[in-house]
Amino acid sequence: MNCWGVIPAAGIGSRLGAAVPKQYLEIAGRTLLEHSLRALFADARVKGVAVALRAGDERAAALACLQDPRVLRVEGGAERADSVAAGLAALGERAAEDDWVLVHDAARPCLDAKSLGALIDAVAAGGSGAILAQPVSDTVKRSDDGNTVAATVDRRSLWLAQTPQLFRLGELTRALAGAGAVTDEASAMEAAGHPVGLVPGPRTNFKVTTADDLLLARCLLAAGENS
Ligand SMILES: Nc1ccn([C@@H]2O[C@H](COP(=O)(O)OP(=O)(O)OP(=O)(O)O)[C@@H](O)[C@H]2O)c(=O)n1
Ligand SMILES: C[C@](O)(CO)[C@H](O)COP(=O)(O)O
Repeated sequence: MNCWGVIPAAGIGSRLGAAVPKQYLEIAGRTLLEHSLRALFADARVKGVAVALRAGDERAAALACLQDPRVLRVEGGAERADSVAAGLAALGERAAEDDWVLVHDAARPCLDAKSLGALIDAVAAGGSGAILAQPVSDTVKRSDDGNTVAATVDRRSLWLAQTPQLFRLGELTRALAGAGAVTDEASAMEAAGHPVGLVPGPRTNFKVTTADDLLLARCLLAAGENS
């Protein structure tokens, strides 16, 4: 099963607050963006990746990894979903409507080949789209005021969505077009009535959102633990 990829990399990393957008922060000699791109290409079934970048982003021009002929650079949008939609549109020039597309955050640099392979294998076997997700293992509390516990939530049915999220190009394009504001591709596919499979992803496939996450990513990537 051949796959394509879309990497939304047009954010500004405001919650991390670094001097540059977080996808350009370097760990072990590579940017987070390059780590995420290499993670997708680690599976030979990934034939090409569209990377959505901020308009006028001059940092990207300096990245050798984006010169790879398998990489398409496209202008991202105001929201993550807009950037994903732009990446899907760019892939339309190379990919067929029924081809499979992995959408993977540039901010998830620790994706390991085993987890990516498990996701692709599961979709190849099952025929419907799926996402990597982490089953919740901590006790979950709900708070209505941000200071006190309002309730304890039954965690047995809760999963933390990760990326990659793997869906057919045409179906995902149409689902996103009709979805409004969504924070992940699966939400759009669910709203469009498509089944979304869950493939367990490791805690190490976390998103680098805050400074704490960056510290953890440095520990993992510097130690070469994400292969
Ligand atoms: N308009 C946007 C916003 C986000 N992203 C990308 O979507 C991924 C996940 O989003 P997030 O972690 O929220 O990144 P930022 O939006 O950069 O972070 P923040 O919300 O803290 O500003 C990141 O790789 C980010 O670059 C994007 O391509 N286009
Ligand atoms: C797509 C995602 O990484 C799945 O958990 C998450 O929804 C991205 O959220 P963000 O606020 O755009 O980082």
